Amino acid sequence: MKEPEHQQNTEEMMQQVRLKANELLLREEWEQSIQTYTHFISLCQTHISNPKTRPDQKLQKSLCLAFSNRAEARLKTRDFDGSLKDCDEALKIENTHFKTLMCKGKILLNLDRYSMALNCFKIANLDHLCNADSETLNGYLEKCKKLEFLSRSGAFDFSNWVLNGFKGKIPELAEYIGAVEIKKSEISGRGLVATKNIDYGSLLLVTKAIATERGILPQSKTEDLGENAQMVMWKNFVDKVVESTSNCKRTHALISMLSVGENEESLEVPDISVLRPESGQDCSFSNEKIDMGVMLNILDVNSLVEETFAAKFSGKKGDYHGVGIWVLASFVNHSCNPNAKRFHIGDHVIVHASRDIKEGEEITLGYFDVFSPLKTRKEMAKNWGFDCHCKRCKFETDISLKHEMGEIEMGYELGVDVCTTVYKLEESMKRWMVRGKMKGYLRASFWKVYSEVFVSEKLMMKWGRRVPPMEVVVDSVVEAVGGDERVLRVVIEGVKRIGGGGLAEMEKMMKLGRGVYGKVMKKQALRSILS
Ligand SMILES: C[S@@+](CC[C@H](N)C(=O)[O-])C[C@H]1O[C@@H](n2cnc3c(N)ncnc32)[C@H](O)[C@@H]1O
Repeated sequence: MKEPEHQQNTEEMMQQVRLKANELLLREEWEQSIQTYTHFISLCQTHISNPKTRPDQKLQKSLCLAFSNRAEARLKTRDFDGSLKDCDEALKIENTHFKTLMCKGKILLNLDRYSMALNCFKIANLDHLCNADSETLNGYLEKCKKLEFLSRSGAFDFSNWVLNGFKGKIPELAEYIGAVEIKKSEISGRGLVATKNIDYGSLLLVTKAIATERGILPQSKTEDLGENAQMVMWKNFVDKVVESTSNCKRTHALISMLSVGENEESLEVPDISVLRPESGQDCSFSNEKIDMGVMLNILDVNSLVEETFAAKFSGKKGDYHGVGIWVLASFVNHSCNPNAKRFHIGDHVIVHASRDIKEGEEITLGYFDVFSPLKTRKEMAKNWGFDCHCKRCKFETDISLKHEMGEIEMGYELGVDVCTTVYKLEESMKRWMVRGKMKGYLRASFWKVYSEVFVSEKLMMKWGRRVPPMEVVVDSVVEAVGGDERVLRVVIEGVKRIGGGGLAEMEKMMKLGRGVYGKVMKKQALRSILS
């Protein structure tokens, strides 16, 4: 039977729209192709719902493919929510549609929902058509399995990458949440708290950034240029966060939870489960837009400057800078005697215990250099927008009222002989009867002068008897504020000075190394770095 003319015209028009959308997709004109597919989908749906038209299998297939292609285009624009919805529409029409399953799997991987992604790729694997793409599919299947395992176990191992001198592909990372929960903090607002005893070096969390921005920032002579570049970088970063937030309800909800730095005591304490990588599909999210002023405050308070893993070992940072926002890490408060350290690999931040942590203890990071005197730390905290309420600051604030302390600080600032500063501080601590961790706090504050003494053969010959042994100072500092690359370097230098270390020294360095870099590599890799 011949079709009526107007129906023929509609079909031709639909055909044209479909071809146009496909062409735009091939040309990678994502926004345009999304619009054209939207037009085609609406025409299809009108046509299908018309009771006068016959059921058309071919049109159903075209509709499925249109949803699938629009999902692909939306994925490219990082509109994950929209893309997922399109995949589900396509799968309603054909539940084993290979292309759609691949697309959905990729989105879920991007959203760190490893087992759900694995499920998609498994169903795709059942499809006979997949043979053509079996290599890619197998790659995804393996990746999902690996990430799902890492996310569950936290068994990350960077040994090969480290032994390779950080060359080649960076290790694959999954999001991971260790034995921690979000609770009201004694320091300020909410904080992250250990749910069991945790050994130094153990992994606490691995979180992917909502957004990052990286660039080369010229320094020194060209200060204006540097500042300009910094501003451009910040603007790009803000744009990226805004884009991610408007494209994904979950991201929007997570960002909205973060502190603006004021009235933290009244902030809601979220359950950590909403941040778990596999969760977050059905959180009740508000659609309320984040005010730009609020967003800028959130970014001000919570963004972190990247400290890359490789740079930590080599000590080289160069002009390369990165800034980003990592939601779970944003719940960690600062302390000048932190018990955790962070470093970055790719878009992930990795936080590990730098000291033994007791169940119920708050996890803290040093937002800035905690190996500096109280006055400098106060200034740095001020730049962050808060007065530090940590135990160490409270203790050092009391001590700073003492007259001798004022003299020691002044000598330090004026750069008087480093040995005199160390000697005076040690003698004063004896008089003030400073004990235990408190000694470590003060020694860490003046670490710069201690380290100068310990690495100098000449100074050690002259002053060695009048200053405490390096091991004693290092142990007290590490116990009080945790280790640091600089402490590790001084220990290595010190061991070299006395003509190389025995087994006990090596063990000690390894222990220190575990606190500084975490248990993410086998002994052999850590030893190669330390030696
Ligand atoms: C990244 S947030 C940390 C989590 C925050 N407490 C919350 O409830 O979301 C940083 C903000 O926490 C507060 N904060 C962190 N460490 C602090 C400290 N040692 N003393 C006082 N306030 C601190 C400051 O308001 C800071 O701007």
